[in-house]
Amino acid sequence: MTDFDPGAPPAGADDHAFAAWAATTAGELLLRIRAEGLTGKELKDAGDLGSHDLLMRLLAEHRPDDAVLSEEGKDDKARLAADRVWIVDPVDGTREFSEPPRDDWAVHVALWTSGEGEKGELTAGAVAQPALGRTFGTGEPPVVPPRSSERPRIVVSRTRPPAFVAALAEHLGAELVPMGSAGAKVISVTRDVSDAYVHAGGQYEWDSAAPVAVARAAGLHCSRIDGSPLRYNQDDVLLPDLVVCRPELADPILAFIAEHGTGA
Ligand SMILES: Nc1ncnc2c1ncn2[C@@H]1O[C@H](COP(=O)(O)O)[C@@H](OP(=O)(O)O)[C@H]1O
Ligand SMILES: [Mg+2]
Repeated sequence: MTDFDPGAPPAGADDHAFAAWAATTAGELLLRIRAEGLTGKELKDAGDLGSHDLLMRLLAEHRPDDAVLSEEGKDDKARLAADRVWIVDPVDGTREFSEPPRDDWAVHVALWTSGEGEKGELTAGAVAQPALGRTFGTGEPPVVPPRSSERPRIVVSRTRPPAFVAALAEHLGAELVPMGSAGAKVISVTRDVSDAYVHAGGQYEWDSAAPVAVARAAGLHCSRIDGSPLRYNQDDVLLPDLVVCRPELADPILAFIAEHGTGA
């Protein structure tokens, strides 16, 4: 879309504000693309590529010295020696994006920096959910409301829920909530729409980087399913499993997985 004017980030925007602005702006473009009448693969491709191109433009213009890892770009391994790497998913939940009026899709913009922690860490991030008209970021992290459901709600992929999560849910007396997009699922925990997101079987750094940055800033538990830390800007960008949940659910979820594995 050539006539889209992204405007400029807020004056003096720090990395938190820039991430939120970039994700929101890409989301505005995606809403326009979605309104053009394309369907199916054409809509998916137009969204993925349009949002990727815009985010690359915004990063080149406003953060020219930083490296970028995008789902839709070629992986330039120079990022492994960089101090600052933006990890972006131009459309997470591409399938749901192509199924209007579904709102479970997102734009992810995260910043990894080498300076914090021995192996580098996520230091800023934003998840835009354009169809909700909301962007969740590390600048003003979401305040997680008190839990409204006594029965835990575990959010899972609507198209490929891991089989073991059904056994986990039974063990916890939990209900399963199917939803598209890793970002939408993580954010659903911060919104008290769910209480935990448990995933295994495949995913990449861009699927979880920005959501995890936001979830951590909101005080949620975030880890691999074996309880080890989620690490970003790795040589191999496969990051196949994670648990994001209210802190009080971390022990029971991790203990069940440690005992039963993911083959249950
Ligand atoms: N087994 C798997 N292997 C690779 N990627 C997976 C995956 N399961 C989920 N994902 C990715 O995680 C995101 C959320 O998936 P889901 O909606 O099924 O939970 C999607 O990202 P994209 O939409 O950016 O491709 C999807 O491609
Ligand atoms: Mg994704």
